Amino acid sequence: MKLQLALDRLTKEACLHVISETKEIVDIIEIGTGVIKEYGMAFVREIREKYPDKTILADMKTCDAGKHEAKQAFDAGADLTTVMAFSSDATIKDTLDVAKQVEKQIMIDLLELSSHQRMEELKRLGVELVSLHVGKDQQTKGNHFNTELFSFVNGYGFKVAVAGGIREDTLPEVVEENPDIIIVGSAISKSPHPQQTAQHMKKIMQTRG
Ligand SMILES: O=C([C@H](O)CO)[C@H](O)[C@H](O)COP(=O)(O)O
Repeated sequence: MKLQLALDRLTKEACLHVISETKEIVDIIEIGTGVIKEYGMAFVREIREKYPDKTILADMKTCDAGKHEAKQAFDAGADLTTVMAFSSDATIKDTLDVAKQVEKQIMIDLLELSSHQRMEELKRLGVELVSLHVGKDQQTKGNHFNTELFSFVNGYGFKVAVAGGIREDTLPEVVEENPDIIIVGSAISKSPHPQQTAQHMKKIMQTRG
């Protein structure tokens, strides 16, 4: 089980600070969508240069022009990039093809998806990794990631990442379900002590192995 640190709605300086505090603890550094929109692919390149050995995810949230955007992310040094599940089959397929060529990975973001038919299509298209994700705007309505959501992905054989306002107090029940990746943003990046928070969360995750 891996811990992915999501860097969202932060300045470049704040991102660099949180990374320097948590780099030994987190398994994957996610450059968030808003951060990429603010600073561009140059920032993904900068993080790759500063941390050559870390796994980096560019949260591109691609929904069209898949080939181009996947290349952009991988050329900048990302190991993984995200693509929205509702995108056309052509977009999903193109991004999977690009990833295969360069031996990198696509994470399909299931944000707002409720169709099992689409899940079956994603499987047929060759998707391997999905993220069960409750978005920021849903979170403001009181909806956070909860373990009932796992039933949506059960039975397809996908690797599963989970995201959406996961905190230290809600982490233990998420860990019980043994997802492949737990994505944590604000709970670490907005913590007064990001290192201690990340350390505590990692320790909870290690109870499951
Ligand atoms: O992907 C995310 C969101 O859509 C904003 O771009 C976040 O990275 C993800 O939700 C994790 O962050 P938290 O919800 O703050 O834990």
